[in-house]
Amino acid sequence: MKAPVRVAVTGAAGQIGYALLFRIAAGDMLGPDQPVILHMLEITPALPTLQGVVMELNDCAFPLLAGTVATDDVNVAFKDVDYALLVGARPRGPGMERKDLLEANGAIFGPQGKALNDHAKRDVRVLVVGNPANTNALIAQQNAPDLDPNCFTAMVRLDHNRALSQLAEKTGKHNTDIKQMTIWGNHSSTQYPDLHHATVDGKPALSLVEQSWYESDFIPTVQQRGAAIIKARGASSAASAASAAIDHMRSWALGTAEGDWVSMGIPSDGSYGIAPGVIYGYPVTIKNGKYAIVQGLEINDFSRARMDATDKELREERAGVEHLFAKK
Ligand SMILES: NC(=O)c1ccc[n+]([C@@H]2O[C@H](COP(=O)([O-])OP(=O)(O)OC[C@H]3O[C@@H](n4cnc5c(N)ncnc54)[C@H](O)[C@@H]3O)[C@@H](O)[C@H]2O)c1
Ligand SMILES: O=C(O)C[C@H](O)C(=O)O
Repeated sequence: MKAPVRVAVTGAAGQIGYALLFRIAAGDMLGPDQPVILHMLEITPALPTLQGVVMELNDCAFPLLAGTVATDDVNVAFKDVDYALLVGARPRGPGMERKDLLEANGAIFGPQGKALNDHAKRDVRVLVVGNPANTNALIAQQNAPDLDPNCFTAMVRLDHNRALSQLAEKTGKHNTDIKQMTIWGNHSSTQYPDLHHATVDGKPALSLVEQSWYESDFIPTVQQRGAAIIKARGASSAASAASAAIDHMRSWALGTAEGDWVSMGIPSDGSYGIAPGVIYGYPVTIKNGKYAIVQGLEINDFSRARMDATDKELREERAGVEHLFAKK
């Protein structure tokens, strides 16, 4: 058996937290031979609820759960952590503009970035789930000057999985028959789910579906899926979001399959003409815990316009939060 690793989850008493913690403790994220110590962060009023979650975690008697830490102190929560899943965020309230949401979340992700900087393992892998995820990840990264900027990622894996599911249903195949799906850009309605490189059973996806379905059905359905879930459930996606977070971290820790890739929101290095620095959804392969952008994909005019639109939104979001970055 390996030595335990420390996994922090913020917003641990929330909806996603409840769907996430038990699967991490069961070994779904890091494998059946990797014990974990769960570090759970909540705001003070939610600590009693979090205690209930800890009681349930203990009652599962998970063989891989090697300890728990439940706290409202961010410095305790991130002490020596190997993985951090930043889920807790301020939800958008009535009448709140996107700008207000970014500002409110700056107050959360700035201090959390600093606490990771001061207390986490130097090779900590950070996944931001709380919305607006890409720009929250940027705020955290920009408050952690001593950590490698590439430690900070944002979740577009739920969008990736939604795209797999839509294409599988349309082609009558299973999602495991689909390879090389790509989500470019922001986890928002400007994201670009790209089928130009995807294959189904080894055949080009776009040779199997009508262009009109791709443009007018597939792309908007994937872009708007979060809103559709909120409408149907009266609450935002939780189990599927938790599952995607598990997938993101498992791929990062254990690698991608030969001949396939996954989508991750990562700091742009300027690849594909995207503004350097923004946290942008890219197709990546992962080996030995390091992700690399898939290079050399052909980008036609249709894709270019969509990739640039979501880049523009991310640059605008960045401009709105730059005052929250630590002084260099
Ligand atoms: N990236 C994605 O694909 C994706 C998908 C679904 C949901 N989300 C986002 O994930 C976030 C969480 O969703 P949820 O359904 O679990 O919400 P929720 O409201 O059920 O839970 C959020 C929890 O975070 C806690 N919290 C708030 N501020 C905190 C702080 N500073 N430190 C620690 N904990 C804090 C709250 O007390 C609450 O328990 C939301 O922002 C949601 O929009 C993202
Ligand atoms: O869309 C939302 O606001 C919730 C979440 O980000 C989702 O994609 O389900």
